[in-house]
Amino acid sequence: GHHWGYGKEDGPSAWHRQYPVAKGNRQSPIDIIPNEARRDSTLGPIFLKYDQCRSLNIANNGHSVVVEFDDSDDRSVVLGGPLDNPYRLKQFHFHWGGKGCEGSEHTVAGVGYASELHVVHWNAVKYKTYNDAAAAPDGLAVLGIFLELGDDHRWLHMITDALYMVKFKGSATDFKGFNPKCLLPSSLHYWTYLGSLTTPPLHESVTWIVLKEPIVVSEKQVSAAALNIIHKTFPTV
Ligand SMILES: NS(=O)(=O)c1ccc(C(=O)NCc2cccc(F)c2F)cc1
Ligand SMILES: [Zn+2]
Repeated sequence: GHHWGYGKEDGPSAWHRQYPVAKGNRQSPIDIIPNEARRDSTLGPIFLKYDQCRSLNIANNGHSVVVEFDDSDDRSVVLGGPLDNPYRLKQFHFHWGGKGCEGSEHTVAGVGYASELHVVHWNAVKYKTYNDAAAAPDGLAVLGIFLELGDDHRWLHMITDALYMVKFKGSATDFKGFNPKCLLPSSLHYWTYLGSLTTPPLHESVTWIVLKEPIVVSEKQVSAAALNIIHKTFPTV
């Protein structure tokens, strides 16, 4: 149909037809090559102020599972690093692979990960609404966290257990009291670059902050999630 997806006809290689910015000069994701990354001594550490965060719901938008937050004030923000001011926490979501295939969007020296978590924040200092910020060059800051396979992640089950409640595209359910701090690795060392949304409308509005240290999740946790999402919302590819 006219909507975008990940199939042969409506997937990333076709997005440029409806979203010409796909051929822009700051499109994400990219392959991060650590040996070519420049150390910028003017960049300090990032700070994540999530203690007062208020998660609202978990939803299946047909492309991913999203956990949304109350962003009506500056209760939860990311600041520091490359950012000139605090960016307000809006939502987080995952990019799962299909059965057994790597789902991460960014790669590191050509190597993909099982999945990738994106924590999305917007510049409420400069822009009145998320919509405005999402279309502005300094509007969004997205924290990218790689998921690699190993032991069970002790908190990810809270997400994967809720997936059966949002099996179908367009479904949502209450999801209160979840703090994304529990999904962070021990180190906040990062790569950063100016890029874009990785899905349509592909706006070139994202300051990417990709953490170097992945979190560890089990095959069971990823495959349950991926299977659920792929099986229930994507047309058979
Ligand atoms: N994968 S990612 O982290 O790069 C990413 C983050 C957010 C969005 C998003 O908000 N889309 C819907 C949306 C809603 C309002 C205004 C928008 F421009 C818009 F894209 C898309 C991709
Ligand atoms: Zn994403």
